[in-house]
Amino acid sequence: MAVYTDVPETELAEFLAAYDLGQLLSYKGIAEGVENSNFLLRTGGGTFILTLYEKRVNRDDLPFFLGLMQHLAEHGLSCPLPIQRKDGEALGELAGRPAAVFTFLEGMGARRPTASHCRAVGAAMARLHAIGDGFSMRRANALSIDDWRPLFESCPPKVDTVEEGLSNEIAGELSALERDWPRDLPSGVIHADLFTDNVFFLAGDLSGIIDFYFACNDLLAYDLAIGVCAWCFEADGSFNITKSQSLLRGYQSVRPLEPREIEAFPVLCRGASMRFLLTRLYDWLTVPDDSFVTKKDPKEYLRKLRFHAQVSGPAEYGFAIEGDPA
Ligand SMILES: Nc1ncnc2c1ncn2[C@@H]1O[C@H](COP(=O)(O)OP(=O)(O)OP(=O)(O)O)[C@@H](O)[C@H]1O
Ligand SMILES: N[C@@H](CCO)C(=O)O
Repeated sequence: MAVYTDVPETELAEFLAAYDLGQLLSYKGIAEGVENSNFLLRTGGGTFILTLYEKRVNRDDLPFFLGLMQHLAEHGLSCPLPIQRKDGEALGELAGRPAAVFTFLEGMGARRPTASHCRAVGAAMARLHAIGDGFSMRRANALSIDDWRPLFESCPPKVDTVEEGLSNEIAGELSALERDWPRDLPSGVIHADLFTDNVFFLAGDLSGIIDFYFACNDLLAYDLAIGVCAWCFEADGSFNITKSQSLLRGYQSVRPLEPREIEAFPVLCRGASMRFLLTRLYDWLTVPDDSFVTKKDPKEYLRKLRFHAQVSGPAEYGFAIEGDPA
């Protein structure tokens, strides 16, 4: 449930007076999401999303996130556009929280992602990377490879309660990643959390991308590795190479990868799995059970990490070999 902050109607009406959105008609909390409080808002001007930023989002990062969504939307990527107030600002304050209003995107997450969804996601990610190239603000990835070991070390000393031997396994994997990480690949603005709940489809077509609150500057192919981890495994934990091939082809139909990015892909996937294993593990061990935050299973990403650690090379992800039609 992601409504952490109660918003009294009178306060909301006052907040909306700074916008050109007409009169408040109705609003209700949205259950999905973890980080922030979201409301579906109806006014005389239409339907919008109201977001109140909770403490897991750093206030100093908000100009980057809002500026990026504005840049991407204005350059043709379907994503929430922050609505400007009459004074030109997009960020306000409501119920003691930073708050913003966004255009509403039609569609919903794919319940059962198919290869065709994956192809569309790959192409949209490459468009995001291409358009992001013209965005002037920068944000370092707060969950980059350099942050994984400190995050691991900040976990309470009960990691092995999740699975025996997990602590040693993670420590060993971190050493391998720190040794092998390709630091000089093409970089730029990445979404960094393009999971199935953050991509909307309408009548089978990709209708929009949401949730830019992990967006940052990092390796472009690392974003693609996150996408493969999120979209190309089945519920039983098996890797679906057809979906992976589709996602990679979709991406490369817009931005062909360099050979060195393809070469590094297995290690990027190991890193992507480690990133989500660690954030989930940290939450698993620290967030109280009665908290509103829905804890996600760290072991799902442990299994993905093990898969990526044993692949023999990029071909196992379905990268086209020469002569293979795309
Ligand atoms: N612009 C939008 N148009 C339509 N629905 C939206 C929009 N923005 C958010 N939503 C709805 O609100 C939900 C939560 O949004 P979002 O994922 O951004 O929240 P969050 O708290 O940052 O979540 P997360 O925990 O995934 O980071 C989405 O699943 C979607 O249902
Ligand atoms: N996508 C993340 C949650 C944060 O958005 C995960 O599945 O662990």
